[in-house]
Amino acid sequence: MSETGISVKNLNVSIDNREILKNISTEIPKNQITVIIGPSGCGKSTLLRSINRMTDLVENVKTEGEILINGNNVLDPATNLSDLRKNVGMIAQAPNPLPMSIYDNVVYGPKIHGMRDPAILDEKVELSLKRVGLWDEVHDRLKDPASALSLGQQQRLCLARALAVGPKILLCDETTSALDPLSAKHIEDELISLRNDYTIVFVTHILRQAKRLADYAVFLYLGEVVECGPAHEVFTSPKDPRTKAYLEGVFG
Ligand SMILES: Nc1ncnc2c1ncn2[C@@H]1O[C@H](COP(=O)(O)OP(=O)(O)OP(=O)(O)O)[C@@H](O)[C@H]1O
Repeated sequence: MSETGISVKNLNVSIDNREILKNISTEIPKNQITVIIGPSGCGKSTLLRSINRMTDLVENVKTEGEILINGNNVLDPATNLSDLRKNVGMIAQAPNPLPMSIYDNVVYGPKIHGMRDPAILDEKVELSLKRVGLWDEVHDRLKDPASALSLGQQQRLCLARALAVGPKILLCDETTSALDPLSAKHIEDELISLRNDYTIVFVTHILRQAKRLADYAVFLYLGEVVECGPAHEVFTSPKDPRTKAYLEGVFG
């Protein structure tokens, strides 16, 4: 049994008094890729966004339960959100580079966290861009606006921006869905190359993608965890008839 990266215990989330997540409990393994799958509206993004407390931004949201990272409950009101989001990076659905240069996008987070030494910042930029396979493509135009990059490159830049602050966990919310197939594959390959060093949680409704990426799978249906386990077990011999039906495309 692998080490736990994120432990979700009895998580309930409601918005406007409507139950969105119902008593979710699951152990997300450390330094593996966990995919969260399930039909549209089942609560995948809400679960993901609870992990870095982005759900706090939703009006009339009520959250109960625990999400433990390194033994600390991130849902504790005393949690320092800046520290939490330093440790838990997020890559959104569509690339969202900041309106500044490629270089400044990568150093944005480290600067916020007090890093000022130009030599160290230069090193961060090089390492982060190399980590996402973008260095060779952009090293001679780091001062160009990030908006000049292709969408796929912008998304890799966003991944580099997230990595630059040194997170241990990466949350990916349908991170390739706005990209062409080749750029999507690029991001998938980068995530696979990062999986030994980061706990990655990836929301997708594309089953083929889930199968390509997942070490561990969580199937959500109507706000509940119906089944979770090692990906090969969930995908090849699901225990619950609802998982089986979803995998067979009966509903989606
Ligand atoms: N800010 C919000 N205000 C009101 N309802 C919300 C909000 N965010 C999510 N919901 C509701 O919570 C439920 C779960 O939404 P969520 O986005 O988590 O599902 P999902 O499984 O990620 O869906 P999809 O695959 O379509 O992105 C939906 O019924 C949605 O309408």
